[in-house]
Amino acid sequence: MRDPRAEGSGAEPGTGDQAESGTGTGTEAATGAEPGAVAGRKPLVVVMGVSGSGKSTVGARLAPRLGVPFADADSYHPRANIEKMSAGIPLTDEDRAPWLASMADWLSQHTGSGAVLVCSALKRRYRDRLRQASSRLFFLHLDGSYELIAGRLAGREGHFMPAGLLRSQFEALEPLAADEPGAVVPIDGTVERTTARALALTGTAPR
Ligand SMILES: Nc1ncnc2c1ncn2[C@@H]1O[C@H](COP(=O)(O)OP(=O)(O)OP(=O)(O)O)[C@@H](O)[C@H]1O
Ligand SMILES: O=C(O)[C@H](O)[C@@H](O)[C@H](O)[C@H](O)CO
Repeated sequence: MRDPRAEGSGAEPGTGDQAESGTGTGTEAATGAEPGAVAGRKPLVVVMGVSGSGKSTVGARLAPRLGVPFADADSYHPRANIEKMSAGIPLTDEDRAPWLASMADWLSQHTGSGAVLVCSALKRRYRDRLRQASSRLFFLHLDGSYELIAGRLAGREGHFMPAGLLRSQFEALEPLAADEPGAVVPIDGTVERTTARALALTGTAPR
């Protein structure tokens, strides 16, 4: 997990996002020129999914390839949230609300530069909250089976999130709906394969 506060973007808050309109591309759908698109602008991406789906691993590789700032929402959780998860207790909507507000703030400060944010964003209403920062937000859902991810978590060390919370993560997960701009990225391959898939799908993101 990297420190998002060290990513060093010089982007100004809220730059150039007011003229944008919704895109509604749906998963796996390619977008052409969007209304309000700005030539040469970089994508504003949220890498979402359950714990252990590879968000931090893939997001940290995707951001430099896109040439945009990177943040990991894990680093923004209030201490109480970290303590709760560490104790094996799933977060509630109330626990996540201030954290999502912080992440929406971070996104709104990076609408000009584009960015990659790693954030579980498990429920539709959480993504709606993040979309308040920018209508051009594009979600990449790292998608894999419970068995695959549980196996990877069993091999992960030094992380506060207990593997025992994985079931609750899947229970909370609401996949992208057809009207949510984004794409589903299968995670059954290597890290490099997943990153390449994510990069290719980002090519369909609104600008
Ligand atoms: N495509 C992949 N192939 C093989 N292993 C992977 C892949 N992606 C991630 N991993 C491994 O799976 C584990 C979980 O990945 P990672 O920590 O990036 O997930 P995460 O979604 O950020 O989890 P959390 O939300 O709990 O922080 C790590 O040990 C990572 O090295
Ligand atoms: O919404 C949530 O329940 C949390 O964001 C979790 O997903 C964790 O932060 C993350 O997965 C831990 O590693």
